Amino acid sequence: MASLQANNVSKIYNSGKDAVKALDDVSLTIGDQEFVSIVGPSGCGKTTLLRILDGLVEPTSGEILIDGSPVVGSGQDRGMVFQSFNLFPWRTVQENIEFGLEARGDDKSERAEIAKQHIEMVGLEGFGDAYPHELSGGMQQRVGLARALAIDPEILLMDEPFGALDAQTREIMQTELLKIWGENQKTAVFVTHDIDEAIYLSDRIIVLTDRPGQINRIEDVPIERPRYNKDVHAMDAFNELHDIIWDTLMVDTEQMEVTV
Ligand SMILES: Nc1ncnc2c1ncn2[C@@H]1O[C@H](COP(=O)(O)OP(=O)(O)OP(=O)(O)O)[C@@H](O)[C@H]1O
Repeated sequence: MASLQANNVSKIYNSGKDAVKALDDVSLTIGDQEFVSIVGPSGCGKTTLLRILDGLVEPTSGEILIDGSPVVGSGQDRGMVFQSFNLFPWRTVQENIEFGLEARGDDKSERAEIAKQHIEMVGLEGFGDAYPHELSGGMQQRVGLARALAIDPEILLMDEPFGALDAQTREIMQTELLKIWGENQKTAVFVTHDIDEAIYLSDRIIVLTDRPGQINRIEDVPIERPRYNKDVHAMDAFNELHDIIWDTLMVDTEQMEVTV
């Protein structure tokens, strides 16, 4: 079980000359095994929200609950993984994947076995001994995904994991993520700028909007059809969803950086 709840979460950054209000009174619930995407214009606070959910950033006010209990300390202790593609350059693919397993105390043979399975899972057989600089960007992203999944997190948090990929690799990775997800079914929160990607991947989309001086508005858009259905018969439903999300964003934002 792993549900995630944010109650009246606000964040003010005081690091620079001026205080920046990044999040204002955001409340949301993500159910156990739900795959939720968060979309919204640049700067509306998506990354801040994700980092607060993970315990990496302290909210100025409000609270985060996992399965109804307040999060104390880092989310990692609570079965959460924040996916990152920043691989250790001096470690091989296998050693990168083993890193989190080592931290949780798995012995050498367990680590090697789990790493091997996950290298295969993301289609990188034969690359276990390669170093990150020997891999393409897309392959490095696969390693990042394998590293996150190897720990078998209850909740996976992803911040634009496919943002830097070319269209073809992106589509391969989206399909791979859904396949892996179908087999493992854990709770996932996925931040993206890409409405289409959000519709393909998630059970529900949270549209986070932002108007200067006003509170964040949250709009829930459930996806009522099988995920990643590019079938032509689903196109009407797809377009309708796209319009709903687009309209929600348009109402609140004059300038957007949302990829469509
Ligand atoms: N460490 C920080 N110190 C000061 N201000 C910050 C910090 N991190 C984020 N901000 C500000 O908080 C606001 C929200 O930023 P955040 O990165 O959460 O938004 P975002 O929706 O993820 O943006 P993007 O889509 O461009 O990644 C922005 O105005 C940003 O400049």
